Amino acid sequence: METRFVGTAELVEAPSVAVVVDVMRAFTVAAWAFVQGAEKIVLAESLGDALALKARHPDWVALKDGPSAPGFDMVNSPGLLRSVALGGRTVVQKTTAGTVGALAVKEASLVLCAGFVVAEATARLLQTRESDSVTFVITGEDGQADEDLACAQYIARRATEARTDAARFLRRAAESRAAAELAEGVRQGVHPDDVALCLEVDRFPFAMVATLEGSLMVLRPRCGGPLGGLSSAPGGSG
Ligand SMILES: O=C(O)[C@H](CS(=O)(=O)O)OP(=O)(O)O
Ligand SMILES: [Mg+2]
Repeated sequence: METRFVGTAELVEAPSVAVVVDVMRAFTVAAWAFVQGAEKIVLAESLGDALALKARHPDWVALKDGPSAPGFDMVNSPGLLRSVALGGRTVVQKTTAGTVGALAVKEASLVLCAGFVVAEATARLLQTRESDSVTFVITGEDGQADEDLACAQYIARRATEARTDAARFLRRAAESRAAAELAEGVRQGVHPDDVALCLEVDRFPFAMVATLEGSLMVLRPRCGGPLGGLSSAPGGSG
């Protein structure tokens, strides 16, 4: 499997298979939203689009990164989200890095969104797919975010080698600028447990697949098995 690691801005054409990585915090949050019962996550192009979708669907849950803002129901924090019941709800998510990276590859034939919490399931799905080439989109810090790069490298390694020790990849993520900024209160909309929750490797048994549904890019969980026979909806909590 040939792998390349690129920042969102470096994408020139849609790759065939893309793994979009945002450890802190968009796709850790997305995974927790599914565990809390969300049916799907719509990735919004802009804050305005997120609010317009919420206006058309008042039962949807609008989520943004940074501080909370009028019209939004939640912020991009796994620590805050893990106590919110989302049974059957649709979440609309707009963040600075993660959702932008996923939307940048919406024409790819397979788009997986990932963080450490779904690393193993993501690697397994890549193995099942037997892709010749996989593009990892490093969403943070113009493609330089070490927590995202470490996670992407771990998933790539895990997809080709059965035994891969996550420890050194997790250490890099723990020492990243994002982790420091979350811990030091530089970033807003933060719970004290956020960094630890973002570093829980393989916490959840599902991968997350984004597909175009009409004009919307929609993220859904996918559990185990060969690609053709994957089931969705992890269900349950925590
Ligand atoms: O919520 C986050 O951690 C970041 C935004 S910021 O860097 O805190 O402003 O968004 P994400 O897209 O999840 O990296
Ligand atoms: Mg990030």
